[in-house]
Amino acid sequence: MARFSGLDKETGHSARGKSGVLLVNLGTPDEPTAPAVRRYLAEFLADPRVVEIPKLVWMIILHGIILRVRPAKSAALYKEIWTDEGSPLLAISEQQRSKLSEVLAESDKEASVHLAMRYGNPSVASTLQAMHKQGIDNIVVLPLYPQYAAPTTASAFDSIAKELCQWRYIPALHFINTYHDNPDFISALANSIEQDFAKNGKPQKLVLSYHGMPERNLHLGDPYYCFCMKTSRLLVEKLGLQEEDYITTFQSRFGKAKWLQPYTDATVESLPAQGVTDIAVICPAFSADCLETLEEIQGENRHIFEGAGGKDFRYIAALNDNDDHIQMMANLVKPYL
Ligand SMILES: C=CC1=C(C)c2cc3[nH]c(cc4nc(cc5[nH]c(cc1n2)c(C)c5CCC(=O)O)C(CCC(=O)O)=C4C)c(C)c3C=C
Ligand SMILES: [Fe+2]
Ligand SMILES: [Fe+2]
Repeated sequence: MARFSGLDKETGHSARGKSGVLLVNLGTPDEPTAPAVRRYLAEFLADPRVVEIPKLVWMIILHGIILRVRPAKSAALYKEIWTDEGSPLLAISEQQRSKLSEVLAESDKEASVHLAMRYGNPSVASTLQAMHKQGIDNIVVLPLYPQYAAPTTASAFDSIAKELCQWRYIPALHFINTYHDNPDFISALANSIEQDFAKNGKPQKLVLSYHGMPERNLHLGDPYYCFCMKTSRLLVEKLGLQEEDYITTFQSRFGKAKWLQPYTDATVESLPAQGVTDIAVICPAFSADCLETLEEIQGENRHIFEGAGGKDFRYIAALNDNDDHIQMMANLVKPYL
């Protein structure tokens, strides 16, 4: 087998010199069906950045148990959130791509904007190849994970490196690894929360729910937990909230190991007994609404809270294609274009 792909032969030496932005998000199944979810989870959960246990043991558990049981259950949940445009995560990511393209076109920077998903479609490899064919040799990668984490951000990097290591001509590459404390990001979150408070009143407690990860990863050196705590601190400072007005929690636990705590579901369940019956929940680790926000928070956790005696549960949407979110993306990438 040839050491390099034939891609470089297809592009003339002079047809380069363009800049492009590559937005990367996690990915989602192609359809809300068990076979499509199985394909997606097989790729996602086989990634050693996501599940860090010895490969042979994990492959036996993954293929012997998880991929037999979980796809049907997850497909049923995906069906609940599926829209005419498909999976919310992909549809919203495409809106973000298109709006960022417009914002950059109106600025003094010329760059096309491309979207890739780490797992599933559109794949990182096919998107990078399309960019290459368009003569782009300066790429700014913006993984849409505000807080760096190895299972997400580093995995996006791995997939880019895996493709580029087959190329002769490596483009200039700028990788934005985190923006958890970026002032534009904090302002966009604060604006969205203030708008909710202005419309619906200030809740008794604001729950800042982040995607979880095994606690072991924190002890092994993953900065994700600390970055989440910093996002929370900067955000509540900006909002002028007091200690008792908010809580940071971690959701989406997978498997039996201890994950980052406190858990979102146990927290919302415990609040009514403490006299807290009116809460708003926001998920600052998600740049786009997806299964984990729309089904797990807006659906499942609302149910848990109400079942425990809670009265008013509001989910504050992800930043999605909000103007200030897209402007934040433009400000992050512009210095490299
Ligand atoms: C198995 C371990 C997992 C780790 C570690 C993990 C980290 C992590 N994930 C996100 C963002 C998203 N995760 C999403 C779904 C999802 N996540 C896991 C597992 C881990 N995530 C699973 C098994 C699933 C699939 C859904 C299911 O079957 O329950 C999504 C949503 C995808 C969608 O299609 O809508 C996002 C986004 C972050 C930020 C993160 C960081 C620590
Ligand atoms: Fe996840
Ligand atoms: Fe979940």
